[in-house]
Amino acid sequence: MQQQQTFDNSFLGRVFVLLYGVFCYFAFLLTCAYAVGFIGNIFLPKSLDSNGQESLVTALLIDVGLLGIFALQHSLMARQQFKDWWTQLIPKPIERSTYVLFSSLALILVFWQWRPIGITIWQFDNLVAQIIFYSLFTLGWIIVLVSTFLINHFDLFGLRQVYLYFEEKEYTPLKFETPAFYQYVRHPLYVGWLLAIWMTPLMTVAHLVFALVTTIYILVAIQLEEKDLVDIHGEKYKNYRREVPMLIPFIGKKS
Ligand SMILES: C[S@@+](CC[C@H](N)C(=O)[O-])C[C@H]1O[C@@H](n2cnc3c(N)ncnc32)[C@H](O)[C@@H]1O
Repeated sequence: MQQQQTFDNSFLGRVFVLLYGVFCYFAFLLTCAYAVGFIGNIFLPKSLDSNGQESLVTALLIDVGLLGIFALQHSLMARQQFKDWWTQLIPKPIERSTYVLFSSLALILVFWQWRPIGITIWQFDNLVAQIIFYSLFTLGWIIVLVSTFLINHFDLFGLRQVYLYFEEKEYTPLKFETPAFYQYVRHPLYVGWLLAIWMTPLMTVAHLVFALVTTIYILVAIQLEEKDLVDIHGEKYKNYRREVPMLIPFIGKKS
């Protein structure tokens, strides 16, 4: 029989849980803000398209390894079997916040240890092209942010879970909903990510590696996520999958 970890549910215990959740949330927000600068080559001394210092092979191995660590952490910790095991060790109300915290740590490791390579694949210096690329890059991040609110921003980042625990209320899982963007594609948040990583006026080898590995990761993550969504929502999700394209509105592949 599974033993779920319970917390000290005194007022102080609940305050601690709430503060932990808020800390994890803000750590993730800061990491995301850094990601915008890192991917878009804005403000930061080292970003995806900086010049390389290392040999090409060493840099490629390190960069792919770092992305592998992130992919492993992000997918493994999201699996139900992992959560069932994990919540025997940590209390359930902080499971999502801890996932968010570990995701931030994995991303920080990527930013910290990333080896830029240089070597330009494409570069657009004229103003119109730059405006187009940066507008699509910005649009991508806006789509990511708005999509989190369309699902439930506070549940996605663990704040709802810790708040309900603080209030001594039972957690209720989110309903399956398809508002706004979700009427046109099943994975708008990932569409936003794809725009943010590919829409760059300067594409170097390291950026290309980042974009390719992330794209492959997103395509694999979609399969895992949809399997879970079918398990949870059954026919409702299967019908949705038949009617709404995965990533490209109107013309994209339905399932
Ligand atoms: C990072 S979000 C990405 C959501 C979606 N794949 C996208 O790209 O917009 C992952 C979480 O969203 C949930 N989710 C995905 N589609 C959903 C929907 N239509 N309604 C409610 N939750 C959804 C999944 O169960 C998962 O916990």
